[in-house]
Amino acid sequence: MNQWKKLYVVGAGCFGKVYYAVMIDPFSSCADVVAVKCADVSRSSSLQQVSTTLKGSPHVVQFFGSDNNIQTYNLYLEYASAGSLHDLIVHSKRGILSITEKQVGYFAYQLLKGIQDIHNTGWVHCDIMF
Ligand SMILES: Nc1ncnc2c1ncn2[C@@H]1O[C@H](COP(=O)(O)OP(=O)(O)OP(=O)(O)O)[C@@H](O)[C@H]1O
Repeated sequence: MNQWKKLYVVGAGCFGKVYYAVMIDPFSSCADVVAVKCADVSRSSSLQQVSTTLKGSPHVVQFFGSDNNIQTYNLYLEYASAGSLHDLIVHSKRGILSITEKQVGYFAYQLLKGIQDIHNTGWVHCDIMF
């Protein structure tokens, strides 16, 4: 996994920064793209466990693997190029793209299925408050 090159930060969450990264392959004209979620190793145990548990869920971004050095745990994920559902709605309101109410409903349903897949593994998503 160490042939991936982090190019720029796409966001940050409670574990740390998320980078847009490409694999530099001199024998290919295509560039593979991933999101690399980086966490401090000392705070990454839950991230390490949940990422492997969710591998293969069709409703959660795909998990390609991980590596770490002494300080940083790197999680390699499918890059969601269109952003979040919130981004799509904001862009639609500003006329940058067009998204219908039916499409919003479809994406919201997929999100709920993803949360259900997480909960079926025995984990609760930390953004959900009771
Ligand atoms: N797979 C991805 N593809 C594209 N952008 C992503 C991806 N994962 C995260 N991001 C971007 O990085 C930001 C931070 O993501 P991150 O998962 O670290 O935080 P979070 O969603 O608040 O979750 P956490 O609860 O782990 O902090 C997101 O809001 C999004 O903009």
